[in-house]
This record gives sequence, structure tokens and C-alpha cells, in this order.
Amino acid sequence: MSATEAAESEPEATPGSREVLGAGYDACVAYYELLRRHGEERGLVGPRELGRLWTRHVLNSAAVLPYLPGSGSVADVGSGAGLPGVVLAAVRPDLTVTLIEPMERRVEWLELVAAELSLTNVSVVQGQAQELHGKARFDAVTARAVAALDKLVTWTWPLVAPGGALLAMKGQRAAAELEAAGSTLRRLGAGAGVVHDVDVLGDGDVTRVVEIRRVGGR
Ligand SMILES: C[S@@+](CC[C@H](N)C(=O)[O-])C[C@H]1O[C@@H](n2cnc3c(N)ncnc32)[C@H](O)[C@@H]1O
Repeated sequence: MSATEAAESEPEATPGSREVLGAGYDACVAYYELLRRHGEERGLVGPRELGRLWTRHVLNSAAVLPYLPGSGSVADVGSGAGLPGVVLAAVRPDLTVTLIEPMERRVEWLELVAAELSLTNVSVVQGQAQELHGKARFDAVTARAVAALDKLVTWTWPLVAPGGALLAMKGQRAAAELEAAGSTLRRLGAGAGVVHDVDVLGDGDVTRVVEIRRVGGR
């Protein structure tokens, strides 16, 4: 890791971090420290990601914040290391956040993080999103790096409550994935969806959030 990359990864060396994360800043720094110390040995982050954990992972998760509901519940599907769910829970303690993750060792990690950060608004569910169909619905469902949008919509749409939204963090192909998911969205009665380009730090590094809202009463 070069000195520049190392500096890039430090919260204090990233102007604007406190403004973006608000009252959740300290908890997010504590989360970053846990990930930096244990992420690689637990198989949660690759060695090449260690140098950019703060910017590319923790702060990147904040891209979803503008689209969260004013109150209610959020489910983060395929939470893995806790992205974006842990960051959202830290910044929005008024929301209840359910982290859904099938892999046992990741579930153990998420429970440890929630305890270490004293995130009382977090619960962890071990399982696949599909296992919750017909059992639970949320005002927002988030997902980052879990599956192509077409598949992700099938897994998550039944979890979106009326008036709620699926918020999928996507890369450069966001618009193409949304188009490819068109017939699935129509079959499920979902809206067309919109791609938001979010520049979290205002430095030109854009993250794409696909928002698909459930309108109507069902
Ligand atoms: C590439 S990781 C991404 C983790 C995290 N969201 C991130 O951005 O770092 C994908 C995660 O999705 C989980 N996953 C895969 N299929 C799933 C499903 N059907 N329901 C819920 N989680 C799933 C995997 O176990 C894995 O932890």
C-alpha cells in the first residue's frame, strides 16, 4: 500500500467525513477500526481493500442515506461485513435496521460489531432474503454488491412494504441492469426505478443508487 493510499484510508484525512456521517461519525470510525483490524483475517475484505476501507466502503455506504425513510424499518440484504447496514444504523439510530446474511461466520461478525458499537437499533437474521418472503416487510431494503438487479429484485421485492423502496447500490452498469430487470419489475408490479448518481464527498467519485419504489397499497 502506498503512503497516499494509506492516508486516503484514514477518517481524519478525509475532509467532509464528519459532515456526511453526522452524529454517527464516531461509531463509523469504531466500525472502520474493527474492519481494519479483523476484516482480512475473517475473510470479509480483500487485502487490496484495506487501504481504502474508509472511503470506498464506510463512506461509500452513506450514498444511500438521502433515500432512507423519515422513520421506520430498514433491511440490509446480504450485509456481509456490514455494508451498508452498519453505517446506516450508526447514522440513523431512529430507524430499526435488520441485517440479513446467510453465512454463519458473517452473522457472528455482524453480531459482534453491533455489540461493540452498542447499536441497539440493529438485529441480525441468518438466512437468505427469500426465506423472509411473506414473513417480514420493511420501509426500505438496501443491498450492496449482492446480485445483478434482475435477481436482486426477485429476492427483495416481497420484503418492501407499501410506500417503501428497494435501494440497490450499483456500479457503472446501474442503468443497464435496471433496463435488463424491466420485465421482472413489470411482472412484480414494481415501478420503473430511477438511478441516482451520488457524489458522497463532492470529489467527483460517483456511486449509483437504484431506487425502486412500491407505490399503492399492496
Ligand atoms: C459480495 S458480498 C457483499 C457484502 C456487503 N453488502 C458489501 O457490500 O461488502 C454478498 C453477500 O450477500 C450474501 N448473499 C448471497 N445471496 C444472498 C441471499 N439470497 N440473501 C441474502 N444474502 C445473500 C452473501 O453471503 C455475501 O455476504
